[in-house]
Amino acid sequence: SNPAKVLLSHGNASVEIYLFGATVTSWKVGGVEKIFLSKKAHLDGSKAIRGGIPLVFPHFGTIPTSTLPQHGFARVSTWSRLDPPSETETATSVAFTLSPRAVPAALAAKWPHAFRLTYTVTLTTDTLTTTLKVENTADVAWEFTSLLHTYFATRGVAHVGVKGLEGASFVDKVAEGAPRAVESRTAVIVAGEVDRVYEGVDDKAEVTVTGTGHGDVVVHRTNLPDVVVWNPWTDKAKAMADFGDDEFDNMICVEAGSVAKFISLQPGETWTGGQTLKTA
Ligand SMILES: O=P(O)(O)OC[C@H]1O[C@H](O)[C@H](O)[C@@H](O)[C@@H]1O
Repeated sequence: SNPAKVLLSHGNASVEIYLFGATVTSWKVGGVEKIFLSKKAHLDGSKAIRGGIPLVFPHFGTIPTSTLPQHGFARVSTWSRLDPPSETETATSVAFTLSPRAVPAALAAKWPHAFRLTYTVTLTTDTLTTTLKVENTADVAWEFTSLLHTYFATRGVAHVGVKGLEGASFVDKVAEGAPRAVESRTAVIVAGEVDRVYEGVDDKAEVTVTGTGHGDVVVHRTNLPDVVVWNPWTDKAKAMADFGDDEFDNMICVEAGSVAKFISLQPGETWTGGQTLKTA
């Protein structure tokens, strides 16, 4: 067995999680892979894993008040597994933890706050639940944003529709000036570069990824009000060294997060957010 990753299975479902970034890199149900992992992904800890479910913390994208790299350090830190996986009749579960001493020193220095993250991955026969708990272990308040950057596998992204975002307000990061608008379509489709942050989408609204060729997946969110839809399309694909030129056709990112507003945590306080992916 490879100590660098944890494999869980439950019935006919399985999930693979690298300690590097606590990155889920595979979720299979009945032998069907639901998650995209680039053929060019670095799996040796030299770069954030291109694909799977990278964890974004302590901030989404780049922000003026931080010199941390895009999406923060959680996805490029080596996490520790907490206990051995536990299995019940209905689910198999494992948890990982990260605190500042396991963050690369150069990055920890750029965000000098005491914290503890706990990431729990739970597998049932038809669901994958990933939950992040953030604890402020410092004696002063600090703030963060976070997101589960899920890459879904697709066979021809032109067939994909992301449902459940109709009526949601979004920021279009591709359009000049990143204008804000309201989604009018029942399904978001990909026919060019897409990079949109849908903000304040009610937790009760299920987001469904359809037409992937790998079976529909419903995304249930808890405490994650924002949904990012991303496909780099042709030019951005070519510009990414760890992504095949044609792989834009094989993936769509539907990312559940809390990124539109900073979350402030008082000393001793915790915040928990997560998603359940369910085969439809
Ligand atoms: O290349 P990365 O740092 O992994 O970021 C990949 C993408 O993540 C999110 O989806 C952002 O909205 C995109 O703007 C970004 O390009």
